Amino acid sequence: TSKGYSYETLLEIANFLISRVSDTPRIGIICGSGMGSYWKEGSLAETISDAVKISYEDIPNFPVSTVEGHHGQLVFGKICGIPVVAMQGRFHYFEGYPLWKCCLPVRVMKLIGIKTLIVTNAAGGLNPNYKVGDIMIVKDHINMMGFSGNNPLHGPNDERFGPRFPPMSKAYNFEYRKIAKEIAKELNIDDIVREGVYTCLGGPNFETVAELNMLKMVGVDSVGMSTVHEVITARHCDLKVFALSLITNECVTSYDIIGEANHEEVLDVGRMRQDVLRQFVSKLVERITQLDANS
Ligand SMILES: Nc1nc2ncn(CCNC(CO)CO)c2c(=O)[nH]1
Repeated sequence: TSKGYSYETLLEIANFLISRVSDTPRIGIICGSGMGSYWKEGSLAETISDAVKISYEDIPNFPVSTVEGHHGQLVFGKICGIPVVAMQGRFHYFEGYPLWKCCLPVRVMKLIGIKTLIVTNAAGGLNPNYKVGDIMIVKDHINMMGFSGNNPLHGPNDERFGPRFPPMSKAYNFEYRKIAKEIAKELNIDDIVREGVYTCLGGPNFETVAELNMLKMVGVDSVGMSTVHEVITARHCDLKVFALSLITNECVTSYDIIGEANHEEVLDVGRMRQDVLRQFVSKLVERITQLDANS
């Protein structure tokens, strides 16, 4: 149903998890490709210290990942001594879950006590200046799926999460994006770090040339199949949000390009960039914690 789970059901899930971990995380991380959603070794989630890992199938009422290789587990632990919870493996609309179910973990992490959500994804680079392997800081999104009314907040609103009509004009926290650019300089990777507009299509097919040319015309810089609905859900319940896209392939915007987008290259680029992503996100966790401690 599009009604989604009740506040009480989500609170039960949160309490189930809180009873199994020691520190309350203040930052939640959704790991996309390259961050451990498709494989474990070397990914960010694997570098979380004092890790307590809870498989999605062991969490009552939690959905389970169906994408091959997606390791569905929550990883509680510390990054630079800061308590975090990472979603290793996310839920996508193309798997057959309604959007509210894809976003259920966001509300559960909110009820666990996070204040900030970091969302990572793999995406196709539509901006012609982007190269495979670039990291795009998400400045804003276009909710293509929402244009048809397909929205995680569809149906009755529960004020305990947030307002009926939440604003979306400041979805991607300005201060966090500023910090991210500073980190890019410190890590000497500012030549591969971009900032742009992301859009989410339902998938599972990749886009046609005509669709990509349309998206390019309306100012889209990267295209994926996630993130937007998770961010809408996060902003609805007043979480501060940072999101980044790992550009895993250049979008095919002309009819005479031979190559086609494929899942294998998405995984390969993820593996290639997992170290720098791990450093980037670890520093981000540290600096966001410092920023929020001083504010
Ligand atoms: N052109 C294009 N390139 C992309 N690279 C990664 N993704 C994100 C989708 N990733 C899927 C399939 O790899 C699995 O989550 C996309 C996409 O949606 N479109």
